[in-house]
Amino acid sequence: MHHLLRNPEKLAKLREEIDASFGPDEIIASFTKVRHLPYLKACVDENLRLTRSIPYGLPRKTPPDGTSVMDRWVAGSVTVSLPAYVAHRDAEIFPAPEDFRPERWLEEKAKDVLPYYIPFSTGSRGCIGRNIAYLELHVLTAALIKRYDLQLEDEKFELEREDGHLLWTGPLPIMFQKRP
Ligand code: HEM
Repeated sequence: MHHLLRNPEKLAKLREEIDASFGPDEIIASFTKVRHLPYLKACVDENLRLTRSIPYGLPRKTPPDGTSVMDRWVAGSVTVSLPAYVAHRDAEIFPAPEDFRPERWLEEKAKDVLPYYIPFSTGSRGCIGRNIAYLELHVLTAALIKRYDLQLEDEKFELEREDGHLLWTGPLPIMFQKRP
C-alpha cells in the first residue's frame, strides 16, 4: 500500500481495473474474480520484489561432495545463501530496480525473470503458504481500493523498517475516506 500511495498514477490505474471488475453491490470480490486482474497481480508482485519479508539470505548447505553455484565450485557442507534483496535489485534482471514499476511484470520478458524472483524462496523448503498469501493480498488490496480513497498524511512519508528474523515495518499513517 505504501508503494501505491507514493505512486498515485499507479494507484489510479489499479483502481480503474478494480472498479471495472466489481459489481455495483460488491464490497469484497471473490478471489476467483480478482486473481486474474493483471495489473493487481503486477502490483502485488512488484511489492513483493521491493519489500522482502525476510531481510537476510536463507542459509542452505552444499551437498557433502560439493557443488557448482553460479559457475563456481563450492566445497561440500558449506553454508551458502542468496538474499532476496540482492536478487531483486540486480539491475541487469530488473532495470531501475528501486522504482516501483508494476508494468515490468506485464512485459513479454516477464517470464524470463521468474528464476530470479524469490520472495517465497524456492525448492523443497520454499513457502507452502504462498497461495494463501496471494489470495489475501489480492482480496484485501482490491477491497480497500474499491471501498476507500486512501492518502498518506504526509506524501513524503518514509516507512521505517527493522530487520529481525522477519522484516518489521513501522506505523503507516493513512487517511481513509469512504468512496461514494
Ligand atoms: C507475503 C507473505 C509470505 C511470504 C513473503 C513468505 C515467505 C516465506 C519464505 C521466504 C519461506 C522460506 C523459508 C526457508 O526457505 O527457509 C517461507 C516458508 C514457509 N512459509 Fe511463508 N511466506 C508468506 C506467507 C505465508 C503464509 C500465509 C503461510 C501459511 C498460511 C506461510 C507458511 C510457511 C511455512 C509453513 C513455511 C516453511 C516451509 C518449510 O520449511 O517446508 N507463509 N515463507
